[in-house]
Amino acid sequence: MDAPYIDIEDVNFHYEHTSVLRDISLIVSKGDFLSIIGPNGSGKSTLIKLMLGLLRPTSGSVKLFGEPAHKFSHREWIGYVSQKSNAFNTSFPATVLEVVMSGLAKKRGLFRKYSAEDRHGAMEALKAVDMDPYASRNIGNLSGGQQQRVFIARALISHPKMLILDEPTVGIDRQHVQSFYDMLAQLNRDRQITMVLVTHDVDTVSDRISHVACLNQTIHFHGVGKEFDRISDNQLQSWYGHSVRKVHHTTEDLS
Ligand SMILES: Nc1ncnc2c1ncn2[C@@H]1O[C@H](COP(=O)(O)OP(=O)(O)OP(=O)(O)O)[C@@H](O)[C@H]1O
Repeated sequence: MDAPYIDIEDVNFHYEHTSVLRDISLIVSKGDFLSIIGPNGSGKSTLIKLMLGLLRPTSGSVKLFGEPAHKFSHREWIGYVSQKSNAFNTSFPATVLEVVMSGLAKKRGLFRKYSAEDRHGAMEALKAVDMDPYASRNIGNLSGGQQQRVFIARALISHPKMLILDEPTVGIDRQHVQSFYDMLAQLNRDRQITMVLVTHDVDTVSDRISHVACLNQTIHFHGVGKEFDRISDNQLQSWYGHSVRKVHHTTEDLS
């Protein structure tokens, strides 16, 4: 049997003397589509850094595909799309296709010329996120949501097994959030890409995800989407310390 893609066991994490995460245990298995939701300052970015092996836990263990995360040797298996990816202004001098091909730089070196095969791979990745008609456009002229799709294509070009997305719906209009989730669900289903996304916005949780984890220093809830639906707004409020209201985005929203 495959090792879990992410296996976090009894993790505690402190910055200096400040405890940020406590008693975290979380498993992400092949094929999951997990959304980790938590308010600002709840430890989401810290948890992502632990998952990527960029930070080491104060206690407990973090494994990626069965290997200790900080020693993990198959970086290309994981595509990471950071929160600040979609922040290009209109004067940034790169086309969408160039941005996607830059995802190969890690593997091939920054100054190598791109081949016809690289261009083909980039077009395929753009097709997967429905952005191929924009290939020759300047990245800075796209909307936040379109830029976010391009950055997902940039991660897809190296054929990852798992995508980790930090606040992917920031900068996307509310009415486009569901089609964005549909696109992620399609990658999850058709390309078998395991998805982990982190968001502060309970409103953007979609019926497309398979699992939800509620984080605020510790994990208050981890379960399948249907169980999350049954959690009351009052319960969420007690975990997050402020008013929370779940708004569900379903495919019916589009009709
Ligand atoms: N390098 C650091 N040194 C000390 N404290 C830090 C450091 N990075 C983050 N923190 C603190 O750790 C806590 C969790 O921060 P983190 O960035 O992980 O939360 P977050 O949920 O991602 O927040 P946001 O949604 O605002 O980005 C915060 O109180 C933050 O101030």
